Amino acid sequence: METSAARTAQAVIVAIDGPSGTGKSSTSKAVAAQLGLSYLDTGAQYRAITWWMVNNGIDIGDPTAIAAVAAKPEIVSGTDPSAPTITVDGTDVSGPIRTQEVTSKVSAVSAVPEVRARITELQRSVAAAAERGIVVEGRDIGTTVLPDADLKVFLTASPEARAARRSGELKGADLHTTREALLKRDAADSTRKTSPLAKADDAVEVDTSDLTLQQVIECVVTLVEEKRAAK
Ligand SMILES: Nc1ncnc2c1ncn2[C@@H]1O[C@H](COP(=O)(O)OP(=O)(O)OP(=O)(O)O)[C@@H](O)[C@H]1O
Ligand SMILES: Nc1ccn([C@@H]2O[C@H](COP(=O)(O)O)[C@@H](O)[C@H]2O)c(=O)n1
Repeated sequence: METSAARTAQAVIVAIDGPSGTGKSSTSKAVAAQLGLSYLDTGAQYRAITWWMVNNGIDIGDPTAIAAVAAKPEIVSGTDPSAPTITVDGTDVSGPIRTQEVTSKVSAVSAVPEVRARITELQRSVAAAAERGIVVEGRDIGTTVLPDADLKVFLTASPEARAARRSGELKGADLHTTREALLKRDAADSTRKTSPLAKADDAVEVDTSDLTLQQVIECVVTLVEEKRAAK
């Protein structure tokens, strides 16, 4: 795996993993913007391929059917942290990939090994092209996608804190239902055979339950700057 071609001296690869609602996207975008790095939301890529499967009538309960068409959709991610984009076969899917239907089906699609192989390859090629470095967020970035990342961060938060954040985002959705849905997705993502959600042994764990978003951002920026200084 080549991740260092044409890199500037200050370029860093940052992997940010963790369960749903721990603040990966908000933190990663802000850290990348502050430090002039690219940004990749790998969850959006799994959501995009799930959206394509649903749109094309593929049976989400049939891993063989999903595997057979996993190579078909062309997924392109824009990596500007102030305006990240995602398209499937040229169509902007940034809205449709956030529907409840896609959210409830994405864990089944992302568990299929052929889907993971395809998306992992895409993620590595995006990271390799980021000349100034990149913040990549997901579930298996530190363990599988970019095991040689300069910095690995694993964000956590209590289910209660995560549910409160999400239900605020979803305009007051029921807290209990939101909490159960988060935990169900985490359980599926953590127990799949291929590349499950997991903390890398060398990742720095940050519990965000009692931290503001700004405090988490500052913490990760400091960790990146320490890595840069040590390079
Ligand atoms: N430390 C924090 N304190 C309070 N709210 C936060 C904090 N971090 C993130 N949030 C809010 O929580 C919500 C979820 O954050 P975010 O989307 O960044 O999480 P995520 O880990 O990327 O979730 P997912 O994996 O489900 O995409 C957002 O509304 C965000 O503004
Ligand atoms: N590296 C990753 C990233 C995501 N997934 C799967 O995608 C789902 C959606 O992720 P969000 O971050 O947008 O909530 C997630 O629940 C996983 O099923 C993954 O497998 N690996």
